[in-house]
Amino acid sequence: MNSPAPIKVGVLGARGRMGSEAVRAVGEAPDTELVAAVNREDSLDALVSEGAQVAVELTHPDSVLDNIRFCVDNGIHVVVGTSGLGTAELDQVRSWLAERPEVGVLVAPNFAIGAVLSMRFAEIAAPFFDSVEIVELHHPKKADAPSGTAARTAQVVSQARAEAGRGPSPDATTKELDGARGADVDGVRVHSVRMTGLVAHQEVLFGGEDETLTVRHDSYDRRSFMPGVLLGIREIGSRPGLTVGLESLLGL
Ligand SMILES: NC(=O)C1=CN([C@@H]2O[C@H](COP(=O)(O)OP(=O)(O)OC[C@H]3O[C@@H](n4cnc5c(N)ncnc54)[C@H](OP(=O)(O)O)[C@@H]3O)[C@@H](O)[C@H]2O)C=CC1
Ligand SMILES: O=C(O)C1=N[C@H](C(=O)O)C[C@H](O)C1
Repeated sequence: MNSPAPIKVGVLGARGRMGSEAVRAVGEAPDTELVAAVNREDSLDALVSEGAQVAVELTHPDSVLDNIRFCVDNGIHVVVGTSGLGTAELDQVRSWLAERPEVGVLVAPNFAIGAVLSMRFAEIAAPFFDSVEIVELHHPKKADAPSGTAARTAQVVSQARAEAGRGPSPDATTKELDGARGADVDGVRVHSVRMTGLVAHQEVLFGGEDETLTVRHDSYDRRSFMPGVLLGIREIGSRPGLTVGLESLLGL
């Protein structure tokens, strides 16, 4: 029996840290074929002319929305890794998809399987502890802070606490230097570290009476994101509309 034709994939941000890794992974997988490697100076039209079925978006928070729109308008499914999409931007993507209901867009704050699991573990733990704070640690070339992963983690933790009837984490601070207590994301304090030698790391710290729990994830190399990128490419064609996070693709 013949195996199905490989999925034709275009990578946006192809020479970037993530993009170059995605180009390699797509080229090596037996069921995907790289048909377009798009850089900043290239036209997105290459995606159309080369017949890309799925685009992988790994550029910059400033360009990601325009690129998604181009793909949706041209009937190309999109796997988005670029961070910086908040509620308003996701609503915008939904409105474009309403015009093209056959197209799928996956926005994955983090492609690493361990990171996705760590977010779920944090969500499970959230109702049981008085205090929660997040520390995310990344390489110093990262453009955005806090990370998309930390923002998403804060969101799910905050929602789980609210559903359990938990109020804010206790905090008596009345005098502080700007930034000393981190950013407030949905009521959760998020601290961003940028440091040479790091790739992508996160700790979610929970505190209860006489105990703490730390949920930590480390990506030591961008190869760690590739199984999630390939899973997204394989699945998005059969998931029209907007999907946020890899959780549902992993059966979580
Ligand atoms: N979801 C996940 O698991 C992960 C997400 N990310 C996210 O992916 C994004 C990219 O990260 P990273 O690879 O480290 O960043 P890089 O800066 O290394 O790569 C981004 C690339 O995109 C290019 N670029 C910028 N604007 C455009 C555009 N309009 N069209 C096409 N290409 C463009 C840049 O070009 P030039 O070289 O000319 O500047 C660069 O090559 C970030 O938002 C990051 O947070 C990163 C890791 C994992
Ligand atoms: O820029 C990065 O490197 C990463 N970005 C994503 C984020 O903002 O969460 C995912 C991962 O943390 C690596």
